[in-house]
Amino acid sequence: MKACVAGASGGIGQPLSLLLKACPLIDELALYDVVNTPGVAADLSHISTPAIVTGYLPKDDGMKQAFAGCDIVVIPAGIPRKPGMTRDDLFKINAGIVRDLIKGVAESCPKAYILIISNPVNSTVPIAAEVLKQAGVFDPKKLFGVTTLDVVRAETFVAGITGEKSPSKTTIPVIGGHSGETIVPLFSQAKPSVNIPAEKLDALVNRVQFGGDEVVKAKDGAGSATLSMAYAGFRFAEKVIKAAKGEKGIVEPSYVYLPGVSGGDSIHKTTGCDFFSVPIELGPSGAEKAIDVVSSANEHEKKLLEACYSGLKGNITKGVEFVANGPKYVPAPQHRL
Ligand SMILES: NC(=O)C1=CN([C@@H]2O[C@H](COP(=O)(O)OP(=O)(O)OC[C@H]3O[C@@H](n4cnc5c(N)ncnc54)[C@H](O)[C@@H]3O)[C@@H](O)[C@H]2O)C=CC1
Ligand SMILES: O=C([O-])CC(=O)C(=O)O
Repeated sequence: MKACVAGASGGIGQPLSLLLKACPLIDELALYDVVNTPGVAADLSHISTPAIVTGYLPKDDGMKQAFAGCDIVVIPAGIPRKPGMTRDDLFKINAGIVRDLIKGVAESCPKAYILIISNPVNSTVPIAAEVLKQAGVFDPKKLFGVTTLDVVRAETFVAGITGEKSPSKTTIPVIGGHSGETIVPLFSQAKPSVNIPAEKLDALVNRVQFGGDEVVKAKDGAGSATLSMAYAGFRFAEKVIKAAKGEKGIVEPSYVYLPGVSGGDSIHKTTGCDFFSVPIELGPSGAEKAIDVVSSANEHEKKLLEACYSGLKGNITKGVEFVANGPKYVPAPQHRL
């Protein structure tokens, strides 16, 4: 199992790479970034776990070498928010970064599971899908927008109300997209069920939807969530890897291309959104089944979902148009599959 982190020298990239290095399921860990990867790789390589760590920079075809033969690529490359910015404000810079990294994936490891962390996730995942389509290698079951931090926050904030001592033991579907009102936690479908006093529900939903802003504000210009994101990114990557190795019954929400995943069509019909985060059953082929938790949402959650759909559709269209209006990507002959 070869994993690559693209954006490995950053605030998320470094702790995420540490967690991947500590994971015994990984044999090779390639670190790619435009700066500092030789140092980060040298540092991690002294840890006495099986994974062989290598670091690459853009020079000497570094991206190609980092991605070659990868089974899983995790992408936290790009700029983070500062106070006063929305995730969509990051589009201008991060859209091009993700597009170019995905071109590299299409050429060097088109069969890899691709996990996108770079914001705005609502748009960067559609960008990735369009680039992969142009290259003729799009497998919707293997492209994931990482929304696990929203799930992790929901688990944590609910435990703050219920007093649950092991927050991650409660499964809470958080669906939709990954920004503000497009994030919709479905507390009515928590397992085991949770009792949230009515007067606390709105504040709880709002805290999950705007948890990212809480961190951006507290960091006061020094970036956004990095450590909790590394934890969440690793949690999702580890589940994808375990499912790839044949473990059954693994389910975690992720932002996927609904029409391309089994069970996604009916959710697509209800939501009208091509990309949407729902609980996904993972398996060796990737996203094996999208689980419909939308139609069983309660009335309060349905109102939240209405607000989610319109914002999310705009974000998706923006990503798709970015690739459609950009230079058409023609893969080199040797990479046409
Ligand atoms: N999906 C989610 O839940 C979350 C997403 N994020 C997003 O993750 C991204 C990264 O955040 P941080 O790690 O805090 O930022 P950072 O600025 O600390 O790190 C980003 C890294 O990307 C690298 N980079 C820039 N262009 C690159 C390229 N073309 N190829 C390879 N690497 C490149 C930079 O050199 C830097 O090391 C941001 O867009 C942020 O908004 C952050 C938290 C949660
Ligand atoms: O808020 C941000 O910009 C980073 C992020 O996506 C999160 O923490 O959920």
